[in-house]
Amino acid sequence: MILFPNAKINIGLNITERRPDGYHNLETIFYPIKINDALEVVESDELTFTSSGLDIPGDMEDNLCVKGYHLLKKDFDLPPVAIHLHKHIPIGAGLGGGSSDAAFFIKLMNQKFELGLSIEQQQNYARILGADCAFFIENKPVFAFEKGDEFESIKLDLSAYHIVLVMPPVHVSTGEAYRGVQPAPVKESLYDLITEPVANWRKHIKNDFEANIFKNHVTIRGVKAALYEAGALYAAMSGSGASVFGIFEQQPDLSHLEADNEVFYGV
Ligand SMILES: C[C@](O)(CO)[C@H](O)COP(=O)(O)OP(=O)(O)OC[C@H]1O[C@@H](n2ccc(N)nc2=O)[C@H](O)[C@@H]1O
Ligand SMILES: Nc1ncnc2c1ncn2[C@@H]1O[C@H](COP(=O)(O)OP(=O)(O)OP(=O)(O)O)[C@@H](O)[C@H]1O
Repeated sequence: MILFPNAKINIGLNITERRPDGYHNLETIFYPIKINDALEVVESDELTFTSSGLDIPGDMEDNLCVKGYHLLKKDFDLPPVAIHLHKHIPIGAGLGGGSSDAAFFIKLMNQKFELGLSIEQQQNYARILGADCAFFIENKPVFAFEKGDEFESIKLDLSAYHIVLVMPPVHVSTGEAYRGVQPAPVKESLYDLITEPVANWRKHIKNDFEANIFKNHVTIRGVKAALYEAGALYAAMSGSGASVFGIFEQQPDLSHLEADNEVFYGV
């Protein structure tokens, strides 16, 4: 069986509070985008993990799909499987690629071995693997809160726009990004702000990681500025970076960015 885990972008990200467990409470909008990995699972004599495409840091046991297998194996009598992941979603990009692979692995195993897990049960397994993972179980635009793993569904359809994703040659660690932010309560919730027209978002919707990350990585700030210069209605870093997305009315000409960055049009 093969599934195609997709990436997400964060439209706005407010870090509101440091939690006693070391994590942070936040609010964000998760929006699925069309950049995909390919995840294949077949029955096998032993548990194996292979990958192609982009190099994934760490060894087999570090991979979130393998962690997902061990997690499910605790509760279900699963046979060994061979997992193959073709990696296309940029890594360390704030696109949730690893989290998506983990969530799609749970969905795939649930279907393939008829585990009978409800959406909520799958989300509970996903939450154990990472804060971003649970979103990818339903994979629909949501307002997310707490650690980013509790959701309120929203109506948000950007299909009439042209979304471009730019990946600069910079890696940002999620832990580093969180350490650079001073949490603060929000004045106006993203849940309300997101209902405004896209052209108004620039005035009100921000990503709290940007200030500190832009200080340390001017390249990322430059990409955001370039997207606005090219006519973006809204542009922002996704999650903890380093990728930056722009929402345009029409496909822009970003050929001047293509030499130094990877540019994905129409995601
Ligand atoms: C930046 C975001 O992508 C926004 O969607 C997520 O908050 C990150 O989610 P993720 O990569 O799935 O995060 P995890 O793998 O669970 O955590 C990585 C590290 O990020 C920090 N972390 C993550 C989520 C959160 N709500 N508060 C945190 O402080 C913690 O230091 C944690 O050790
Ligand atoms: N299937 C996977 N694909 C990519 N990275 C993985 C995977 N499994 C585990 N990892 C580990 O997770 C780290 C970050 O992965 P990921 O691509 O999800 O980061 P990200 O884009 O910054 O995501 P997020 O938005 O969740 O912060 C990698 O450095 C890698 O060691």
